[in-house]
Amino acid sequence: MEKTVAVLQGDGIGKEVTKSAVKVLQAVGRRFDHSFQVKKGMIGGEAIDNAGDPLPKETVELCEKSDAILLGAVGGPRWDQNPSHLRPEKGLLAIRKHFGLFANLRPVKAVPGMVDASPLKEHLVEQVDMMIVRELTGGLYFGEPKRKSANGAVDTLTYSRAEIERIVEKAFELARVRKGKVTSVDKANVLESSKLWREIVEEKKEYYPDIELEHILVDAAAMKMITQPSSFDVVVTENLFGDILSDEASVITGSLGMLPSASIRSDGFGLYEPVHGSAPDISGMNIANPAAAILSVAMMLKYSFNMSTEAAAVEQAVYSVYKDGYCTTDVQKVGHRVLSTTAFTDKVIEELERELVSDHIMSAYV
Ligand SMILES: NC(=O)C1=CN([C@@H]2O[C@H](COP(=O)(O)OP(=O)(O)OC[C@H]3O[C@@H](n4cnc5c(N)ncnc54)[C@H](O)[C@@H]3O)[C@@H](O)[C@H]2O)C=CC1
Ligand SMILES: CC(C)CC(=O)C(=O)O
Ligand SMILES: [Mg+2]
Repeated sequence: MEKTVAVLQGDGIGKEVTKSAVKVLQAVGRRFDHSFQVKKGMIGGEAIDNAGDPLPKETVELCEKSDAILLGAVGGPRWDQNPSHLRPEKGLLAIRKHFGLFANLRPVKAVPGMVDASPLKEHLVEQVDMMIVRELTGGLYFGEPKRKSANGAVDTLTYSRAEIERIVEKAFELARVRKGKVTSVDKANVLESSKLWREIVEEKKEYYPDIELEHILVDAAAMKMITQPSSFDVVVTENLFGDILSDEASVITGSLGMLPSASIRSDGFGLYEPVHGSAPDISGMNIANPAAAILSVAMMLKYSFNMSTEAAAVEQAVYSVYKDGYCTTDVQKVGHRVLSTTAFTDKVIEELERELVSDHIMSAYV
């Protein structure tokens, strides 16, 4: 099969981990006889420096002509004092909005043999398999008015009924092919938008009598995610809460560098990126963990290209490298050998090339 992938590396470690992800994508092409055309575009700080715009129109056109988008991360201290419209993060928000990528899927799974890499106790971590479904194109990051002056500042949290309905439906549908439970996270004791959110979740529940539903306030959810992480299956929530809770959930696996994500819309088109940012503190050192970016390729194969076997093979290859006793510096695993970004990537590719595709390959990120 032939597919075109727009690759937007962005800034900081975004460049390093995206190179790894592309190498793995090409290895999948060789292994399974697909042709992946990779076309590079600019976003974020790099695009501000070279084109004066965090999301140049050439990048949008490139993505429109592609079958999927692979993104690294944007941002860094160099642009932190820029006005809002010239911040790298603006490019990321704009591309999500432009393509209508309302559903951000962030799987959090205990990696076999790696549960002791988590700062949490092993018995809390070993059964964890949750999917955070974060609404991505509404809420506080986009609401108007939004402004700051010397005397004050305002951000607006707004959601339409339709925006809530489609993300909640997505969560129930995912629960049906997973463990059959939805946890809806809100702040319905205080926020009007959360009251509407909860009402809509209850309405949608009528169509999914087979799914167990729980509502939980976001502050309590933050606590329960650490004390009982394996009690969650699908967690659906609005944009800001989902952003924060998913970084928190990364400690369950052991590192933010292990969490991939898919940002999709109803027709299957999607943008795939690690959950983490551009990590200026380790940028340029060849020590970033490329697993999140590589596993984002697995999600692309599954969700945009319908290549579940290939997706599972990538996931399995990453797990095998961990099982063989290797990791990167962010993962605190006693007895494991610490590899650089490029060496870890090479190990994943070696695994992928020798892996036998058989029934034991688990289904990736359902
Ligand atoms: N999707 C995106 O492009 C995102 C961009 N950002 C931007 O990134 C910049 C840095 O933000 P931070 O708050 O520091 O968040 P961050 O996610 O970049 O880093 C947080 C911490 O995790 C570590 N880390 C992150 N990814 C890692 C990996 N793959 N391997 C090893 N360690 C890793 C970093 O070294 C740092 O100590 C900011 O400009 C921010 O706006 C932040 C989050 C998401
Ligand atoms: C950089 C922000 C705009 C987004 C973010 O932190 C995220 O999507 O995880
Ligand atoms: Mg974030």
